[in-house]
Amino acid sequence: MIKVGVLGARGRMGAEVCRAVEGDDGMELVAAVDQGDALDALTAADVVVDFTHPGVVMDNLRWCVEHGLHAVVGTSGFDPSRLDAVRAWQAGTGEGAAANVLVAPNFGIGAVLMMHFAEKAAPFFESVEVVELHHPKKVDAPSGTAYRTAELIAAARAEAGVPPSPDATTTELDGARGTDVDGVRVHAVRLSGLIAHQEVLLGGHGEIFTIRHDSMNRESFMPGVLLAVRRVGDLPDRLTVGIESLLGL
Ligand SMILES: NC(=O)C1=CN([C@@H]2O[C@H](COP(=O)(O)OP(=O)(O)OC[C@H]3O[C@@H](n4cnc5c(N)ncnc54)[C@H](OP(=O)(O)O)[C@@H]3O)[C@@H](O)[C@H]2O)C=CC1
Ligand SMILES: O=C(O)C1=N[C@H](C(=O)O)C[C@H](O)C1
Repeated sequence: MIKVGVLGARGRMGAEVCRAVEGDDGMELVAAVDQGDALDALTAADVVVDFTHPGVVMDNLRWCVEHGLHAVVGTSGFDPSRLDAVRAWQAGTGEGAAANVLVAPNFGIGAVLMMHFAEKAAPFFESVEVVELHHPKKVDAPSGTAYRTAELIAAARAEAGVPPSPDATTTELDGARGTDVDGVRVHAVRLSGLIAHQEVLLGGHGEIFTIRHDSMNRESFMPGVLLAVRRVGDLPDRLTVGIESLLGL
């Protein structure tokens, strides 16, 4: 039985994770912690799941690593410097309190495949841009998924020696061309009625290839979250980004 603690337990994702853990025969929910609660209750857990806020997740994660608790993190906001900070904390704890950390920008199986296919397709097209669309209560932009997708696309194009996407814009209103992540344009839409959606647009000569993923509800993230909870303690690396390797990708 894996003992699970949830951080952000009263939030949209955290509440869904609590339900999913309680419904899993191999897991027990031992702590449900939210804003203002003491973290101490989490010491009863084998694995802590964090769906909180980009502004607080680093403090939470550091606490988990220092207490030797494996962590599965869905909260967005992880750039390379944050990942380096996590590695440094892990190195500092030695082997005595070896906590593994899995940070995933997206636990949706289809979203992971969307990122994977975008990475594979990116070197074959002259132009590529990412459009993410989310519910208006989302606090960060662009989404962690879009940021990660752009990183993967940029790395694949650099590796293949593909030049930047052509763009003759010399005059623009601020933000009209979105933001730039490693040379890839990323656009963010916030609209009532949406949950989480993304399109990767790839343009070549006389053809457009569009990869689109839609999360229709938050239950859709749960198979990926539960898989990560089951596997995080046995992963070969102390820090893993994404659930791709758990899916054999
Ligand atoms: N990786 C993935 O597959 C997915 C990732 N996400 C990401 O997960 C994060 C949470 O999203 P969502 O559930 O929609 O957000 P919510 O705002 O609904 O939930 C966040 C919860 O965390 C609480 N919280 C804030 N600070 C702390 C703290 N220091 N300790 C404990 N709890 C705290 C909030 O409390 P309060 O409201 O009082 O501030 C709130 O209850 C976001 O970064 C989002 O991008 C979302 C969906 C899927
Ligand atoms: O805030 C959300 O809702 C989501 N956040 C994650 C992100 O920033 O990529 C994952 C998914 O897009 C839903």
